[in-house]
Amino acid sequence: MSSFAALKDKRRARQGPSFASTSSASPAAVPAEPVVPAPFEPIEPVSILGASTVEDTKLYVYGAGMYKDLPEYLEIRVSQTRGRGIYVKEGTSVKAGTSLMKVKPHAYSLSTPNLDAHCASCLLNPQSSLSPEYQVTQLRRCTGCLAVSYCSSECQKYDWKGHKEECRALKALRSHGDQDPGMPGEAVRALGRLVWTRKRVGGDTAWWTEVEHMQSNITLLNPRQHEPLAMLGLAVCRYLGITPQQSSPEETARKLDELGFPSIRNLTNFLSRFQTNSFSLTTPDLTNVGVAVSPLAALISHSCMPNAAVVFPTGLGRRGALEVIALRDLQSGEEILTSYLDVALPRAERQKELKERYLFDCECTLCTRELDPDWIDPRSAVRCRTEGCTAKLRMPQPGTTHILCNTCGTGFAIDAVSLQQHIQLGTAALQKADSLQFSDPAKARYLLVSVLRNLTPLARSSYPLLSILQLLQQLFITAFSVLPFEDPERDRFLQDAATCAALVFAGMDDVYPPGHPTKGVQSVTMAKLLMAEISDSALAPSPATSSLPADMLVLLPMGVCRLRMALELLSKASRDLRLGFGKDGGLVGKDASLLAVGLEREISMWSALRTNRRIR
Ligand SMILES: C[S@@+](CC[C@H](N)C(=O)[O-])C[C@H]1O[C@@H](n2cnc3c(N)ncnc32)[C@H](O)[C@@H]1O
Repeated sequence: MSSFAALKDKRRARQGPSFASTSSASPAAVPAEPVVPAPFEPIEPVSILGASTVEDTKLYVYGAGMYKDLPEYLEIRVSQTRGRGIYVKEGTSVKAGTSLMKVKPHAYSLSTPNLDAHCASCLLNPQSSLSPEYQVTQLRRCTGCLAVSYCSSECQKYDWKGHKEECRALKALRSHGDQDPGMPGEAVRALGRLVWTRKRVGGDTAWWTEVEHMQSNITLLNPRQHEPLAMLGLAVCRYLGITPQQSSPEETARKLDELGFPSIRNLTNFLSRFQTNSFSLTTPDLTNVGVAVSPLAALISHSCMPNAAVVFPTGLGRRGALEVIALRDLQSGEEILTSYLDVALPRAERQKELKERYLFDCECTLCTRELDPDWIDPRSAVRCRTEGCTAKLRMPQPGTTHILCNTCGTGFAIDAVSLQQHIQLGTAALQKADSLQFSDPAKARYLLVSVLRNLTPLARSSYPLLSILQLLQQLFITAFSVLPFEDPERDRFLQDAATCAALVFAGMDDVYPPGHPTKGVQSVTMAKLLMAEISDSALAPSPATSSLPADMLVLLPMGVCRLRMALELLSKASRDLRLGFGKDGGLVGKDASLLAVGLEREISMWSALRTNRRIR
């Protein structure tokens, strides 16, 4: 049986870095050959105010050599409301699961806690949830900077051009001794890579022009938002070896100019472009590990009901690329839309995040629909308490004491005021547990379990319940994975992890669009939990054996029925992942197919054994 051990340290990989050298890797020494893209024509300015109605768009004209990864069936158009976006050309259509573009990001960086857990080039990590076939076995730290790690000399060589200057800068920071300012954050390191690559390839290349043409929202920032940008600017300058405090203004200006920034305003615009256009960097199993920049993929507009997703199905570097996958069939002339945030968040949270970071008010179909008084948003709903009734009911307004289920006709008492208070407490506990999950997972678990009891009236898809269950699932996985098989606590944590997985699985269906890769990954996680070895004497979850509230307990089958359920989930996941990650479903999809083959064999063996026993 495939063990679940592979999943156990998925989160540990995000713990704080240790700078003790674990590496015996020899420093890569591949000289950097500048890559100069083909020359391009000057960009024709496009007036986006020219469009007469919201839906009107006009073709965006850009220089030769730019956006060379844009397939010929897509085009860049400009709309009055959203600026540039990517559209399916008139007369063409696209099938669900198509990889709409495959791009090598201009730059990407692992977040600091991930630096010694993931390969800085391909992103894979030895403790991922993937089967050994799709895993790397070890990481070795770069002996130059002692900061980034690689899974192989191939990955180290592949990354050398991008890492060379970074290696020097990180080494220089370490040599500050007591004055060591600490590891710069992922944004600073990614910005550093962009600046050094510009220096190498030249500022008059299509590569850099694409960066310069990313949208800057600087003029829309309020004074409060300028401060973090200034702090980021200072951190970037220090990282690039520019110390305005210790140099004359002329010296600082000269150094900035050498790096391609003729003025401070020019540098600030560059930082604002980065903030508006950077992506979350995720592993093939969707763990968030850092930040990436791709000016082409960044042209895609946002929708909370996306028709496409940005993923890294097989990792990066020599192993893969950033891909944009069509989640459903796309019609001729349709705009490609990805989501800039987690669509499981309720409208108010999404609107707030989009306004703060991207400075626009979202008017997508979901945001508009949620204003319809007749529509019940599964992200903010309570559930009918009648057994067997799966109806979701509108979140009661303050003052409500009684609600009626329109589906089964049952009415029940509810205290709307205290429910709202518990939602607030739950949200606060979620934030706290999120920050504690690596340093004190037991406390994080305790915090979440203690708020869960008061959130049972909520629908499983509701915020913050779904997010709490997702985090708890991970915390239970970590808890059971480190315990020996004989430890009775292990079964308890495993059962609780499987219960959370089942609840998350059900809740996700209502909030993520069909084909969304998150759902496929959750199916595989749940299947792996069902496949994890559990002792014959394991007790079914009950209030006495589980830390979850009684009415959240799910009776999952044991023995061969449990394996059959896992097989069903894997088959479903394989189909879903081919949509969400394209082609063969990325590494998680391949893993699911591989696990399904092994499991089928195991189930046949079980069945054969039982038949034999009956014959005798
Ligand atoms: C990553 S950029 C997308 C590309 C951008 N439209 C351009 O022309 O470069 C994000 C910016 O695009 C605009 N945008 C994206 N999606 C939008 C939407 N659904 N509604 C309004 N503006 C949107 C906002 O100005 C946002 O700050």
